[in-house]
Amino acid sequence: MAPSLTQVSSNKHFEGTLTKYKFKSSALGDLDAAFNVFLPANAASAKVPVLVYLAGLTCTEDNGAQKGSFMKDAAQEGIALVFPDTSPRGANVPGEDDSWDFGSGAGFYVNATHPAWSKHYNMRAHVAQELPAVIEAAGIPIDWSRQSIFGHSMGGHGALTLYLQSFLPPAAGPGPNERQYRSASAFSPICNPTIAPWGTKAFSGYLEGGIEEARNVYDATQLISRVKENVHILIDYGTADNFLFQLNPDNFLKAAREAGHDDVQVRVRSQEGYDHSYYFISTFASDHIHFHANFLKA
Ligand SMILES: N[C@@H](CCC(=O)N[C@@H](CS)C(=O)NCC(=O)O)C(=O)O
Repeated sequence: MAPSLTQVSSNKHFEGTLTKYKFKSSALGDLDAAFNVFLPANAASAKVPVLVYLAGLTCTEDNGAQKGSFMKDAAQEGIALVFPDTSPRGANVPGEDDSWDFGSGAGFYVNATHPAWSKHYNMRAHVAQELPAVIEAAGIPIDWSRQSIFGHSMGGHGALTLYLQSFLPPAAGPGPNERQYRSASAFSPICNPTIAPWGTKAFSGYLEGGIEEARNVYDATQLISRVKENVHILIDYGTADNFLFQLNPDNFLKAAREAGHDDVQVRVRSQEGYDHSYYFISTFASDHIHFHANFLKA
């Protein structure tokens, strides 16, 4: 039986409603998990398509909702937004709160296989399977057959990998095997995490097989080189991003072009002078919502 949702808060916003819920998450080992959902006004009369936003390191379900500037355009397009948290909370795994880029606030959108983490650190299952099922069971009027995904930094990695995994056979790992998402986009994503300090730290901790285990499942640059179908991907990054050395957008672009994905399928835009912050994200928020609307409303 699906767990019941408890409403934490609700605010009218751009003629729609932003609501925060919490529930007992079985994917996260029976811990309380919170998320925000924005429903545009037209959800009162029919189910609406949905765009899932995955936030970055140190964030919660609130950062994107409060600072992303996504709602005005989502309301205009009639698209719902779902904002999950970035990790389980209160799992009490030793070391979980020792650093800002691992453990709490840094789930990396994997299903952990290391025994110390595997009971709770399953953000991939939480985002891709559990949240859609729980939201559907609660009668929230979202049409999950029209779903796309986007994110920032670690969440950009999450969006790209969840999207690309859905093109590949089960050999790519556990999780969604059908084409779950229509399009993916990212702000400053960690594109090649198996060679980035953030990624190698996360994979070495959460995965029993470490970086080797991550290579074919959780590295967008590896995944894009194996996908032959048409893809719909938009990436923006700033040239003044202090974390560019963690992101490697050029590696992703090169792998995409070598695999035959042209500029229509994979667009990577370098934005002059922008940094890694929500000032950058909110500047290009509108472009990303309208990009996804093309596919969600097709
Ligand atoms: N804590 C890190 C920065 C972490 C950071 O930049 N986090 C990004 C995601 S990777 C973020 O979205 N932070 C929260 C915010 O800006 O609201 C530092 O001090 O260097």
